Amino acid sequence: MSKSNILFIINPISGGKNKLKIPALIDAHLDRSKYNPNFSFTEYVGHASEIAEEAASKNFDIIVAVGGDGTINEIATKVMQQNKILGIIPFGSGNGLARFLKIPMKTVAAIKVINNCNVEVIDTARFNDKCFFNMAGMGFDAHISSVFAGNKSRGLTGYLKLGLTEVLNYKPQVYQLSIDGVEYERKAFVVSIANSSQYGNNAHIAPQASVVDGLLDVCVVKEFPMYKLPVLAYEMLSARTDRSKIVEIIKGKNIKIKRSQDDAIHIDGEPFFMGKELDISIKPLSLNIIAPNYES
Ligand SMILES: Nc1ncnc2c1ncn2[C@@H]1O[C@H](COP(=O)(O)OP(=O)(O)OP(=O)(O)O)[C@@H](O)[C@H]1O
Repeated sequence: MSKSNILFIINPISGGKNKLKIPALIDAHLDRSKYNPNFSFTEYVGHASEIAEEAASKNFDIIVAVGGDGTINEIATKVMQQNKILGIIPFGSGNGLARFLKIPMKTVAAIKVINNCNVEVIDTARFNDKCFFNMAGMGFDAHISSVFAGNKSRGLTGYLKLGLTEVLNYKPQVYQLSIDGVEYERKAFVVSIANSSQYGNNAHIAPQASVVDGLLDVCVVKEFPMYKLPVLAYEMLSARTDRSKIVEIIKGKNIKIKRSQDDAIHIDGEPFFMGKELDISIKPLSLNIIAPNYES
């Protein structure tokens, strides 16, 4: 059997962890009878996308994102366009998609998953002109990811500190939602569009979401008094928001959202600024990805 050319694209800043020793660790544990490995470190925002585009259009069969959901987003967009295969070694702050797919958080165990090379095909989604793979949205979570992007301290603690400071000042917005042609008006603290069930760190906003069902879960976090924040946190961490009084979840394929002003959105946790009208849709079974056989 011929060996596959595999490229590991390493984001040196994701998750706030040093990754200088990662190529040596991968070298030590990767199955050399299956793979010819190469390594690249990203140097700026958007660099992973450039490296992945070049590699996917050439002779690389598998491109592995060594980072979090933002790094995965840049790489998976190009992997999908060229119908290649994505791998993940989780090294983010939240690792939402990796956790959902049951890819181990420990690096050596994640390399073993790559050695097993079980390829699943999963849904992806479009958000106006961008792709997303795990979660996108607007409201407080988009606001927080735009503030977090300008913040030097990454990792979970940095996220929590910022969240607590910002949450007290954030005002809910009114959204007009059209989900597969049915209209809703909702005043919401957050509107999240979920492909997988979680933001990361096992915070499940859409416990019933699946990446193979051809559907997105629109999660509306309604206005709630701040003393109920621990209730919402408990519901997310115990994957019970589908029974919550604070969260409403509506499944659909084609989602149009209107809001009163141009504002922040986030795509897989990375902040962008978009207009009042947002158009989101599912692309069923469109990305090849190495993952444990998580259904069994
Ligand atoms: N060398 C670099 N310097 C600065 N930013 C970079 C560099 N390489 C990549 N980036 C950017 O880092 C951002 C964060 O990456 P990523 O989302 O993978 O990590 P994270 O936010 O810590 O994890 P998660 O999304 O799982 O919470 C991405 O927007 C990516 O474009």
